[in-house]
Amino acid sequence: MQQPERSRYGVTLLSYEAGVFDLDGVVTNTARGHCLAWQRLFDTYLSTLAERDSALFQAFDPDEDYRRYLDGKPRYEGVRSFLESRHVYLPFGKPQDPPDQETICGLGNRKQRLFEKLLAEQGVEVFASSIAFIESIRTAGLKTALVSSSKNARDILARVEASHLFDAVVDGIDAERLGLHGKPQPDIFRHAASLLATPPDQAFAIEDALSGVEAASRAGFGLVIGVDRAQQREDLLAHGAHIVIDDLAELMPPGVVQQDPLPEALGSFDRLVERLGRRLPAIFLDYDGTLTPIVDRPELAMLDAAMRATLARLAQRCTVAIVSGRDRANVAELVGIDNLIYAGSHGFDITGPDGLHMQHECAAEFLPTLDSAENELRARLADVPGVLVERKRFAIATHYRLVAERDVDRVRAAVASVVGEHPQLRQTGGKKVFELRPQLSWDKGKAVVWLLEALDLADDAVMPIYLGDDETDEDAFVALRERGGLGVFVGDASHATAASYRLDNTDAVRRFLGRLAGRLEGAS
Ligand SMILES: O=P(O)(O)OC[C@H]1O[C@H](O[C@H]2O[C@H](CO)[C@@H](O)[C@H](O)[C@H]2O)[C@H](O)[C@@H](O)[C@@H]1O
Repeated sequence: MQQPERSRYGVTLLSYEAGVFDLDGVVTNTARGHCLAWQRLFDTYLSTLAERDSALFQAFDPDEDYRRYLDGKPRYEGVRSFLESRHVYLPFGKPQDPPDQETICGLGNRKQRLFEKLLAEQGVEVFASSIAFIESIRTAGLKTALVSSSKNARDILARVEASHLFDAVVDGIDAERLGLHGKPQPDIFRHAASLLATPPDQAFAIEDALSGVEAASRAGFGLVIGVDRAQQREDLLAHGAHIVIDDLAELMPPGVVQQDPLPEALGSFDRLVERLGRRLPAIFLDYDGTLTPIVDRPELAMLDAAMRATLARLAQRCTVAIVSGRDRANVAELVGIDNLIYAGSHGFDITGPDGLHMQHECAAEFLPTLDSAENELRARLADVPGVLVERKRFAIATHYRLVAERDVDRVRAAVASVVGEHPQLRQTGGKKVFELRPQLSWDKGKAVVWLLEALDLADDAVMPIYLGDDETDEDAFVALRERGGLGVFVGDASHATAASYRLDNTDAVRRFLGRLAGRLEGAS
């Protein structure tokens, strides 16, 4: 299968197999009508409530309230999430509830009436640039699907005579029938990809809603393009968009598009906290390059006192785990805080408070192979000045940071030859390092997911956040993205990454963790 070509800064659209499009706000300008209908509904309802309870009336905000609580979400879910933001809790009721019933469904049905009235009065406007773009990628041979939380989607497509532009449609009616969760859950995007017989990572998605880019990102789409119709560029990026455009005309003719820089996590701290909401964070931290600057030799990477104090402070309020490529005992000693979780050898070896202990069930079988590979490497590299062979329990790092440029190929060749002779091992990369690890489907991402489940943190009350700087941390970013967690890349993120935010360096990491600790202290 052809892999979408991702150059360092650009992505070639036509190398994807398919494009999946949201309707309201992407293909048609109906988001405005939805917003107006919600505004009419809630202003009337909230003023009735204010009168009834002799409370202050606070009008519906068509910008903030719409984009945060309603845009892209299924009808009843939107009612629930907006009312909850105003501390109004209504019974769900039944979808058949009449529009004057004071239930979630009743209010949702009232909004539908208002929306239909607006459609009848104002008609539906299409974005001509979107239609032109969809036509052009279909001509180029890509498959297309439409996804929408709206139960009006098929009707609207028919009204604007655009049904023929899509090989598949998944709308709010399908979602209800098939029991698919609404955005920001990934279900309807995954279903659309399966109807197109295309793996999500071979497709791009185009969405204008925060819940929508998050859903596409969690579904694992190869490229998520946010359309900024509401001045929310940073928010779209933070919710999982790789690229943000103002209009699909910018994609014409379909070719290479530039990736946006990730939002900086300290600068976007308030937004990030808003996304956290009432959830408790669970913090996962890589060591080298994240908690300590990269230095010439592994043994010189010492944690400074300020970072140690920040970690200890944070660990008083939430789960903190160090997930490192280093040997577990070594990284635990370097960090030196008792009540943390330590995952070493890229997650093969884990310990933590209250007797938490896990060694990958098959890892021990690889010890003789690792011993033999280590001996081989040491023998072959004995005469290469500057090379360092670092043995961890379940991995071997061959460092070439101090090796002269002219000798690096010798190191590369020696590692390649040793891994060739030990097919039970696989080679991974990193910062000036070649690593050999057991040939098992296990990595930092799987270790983090294992930890979330083992610690009973795999639920909606917890938001996992992973900070890392290197190739092996991408596995964790991907795993968390699929679970609605957050990845924060440390360093210069000018390459494709599954993280949603970035921090410049370890100093910024310390300040970020400190602010998080401060917020949790304030919340208690
Ligand atoms: O997952 P991590 O905690 O980031 O560990 C990844 C590797 O980090 C170490 O090597 C890196 O940091 C060294 C010290 O700054 C640097 O000299 C080296 O070039 C980097 O690759 C560690 O020594 C390895 O075992 C880890 O796998």
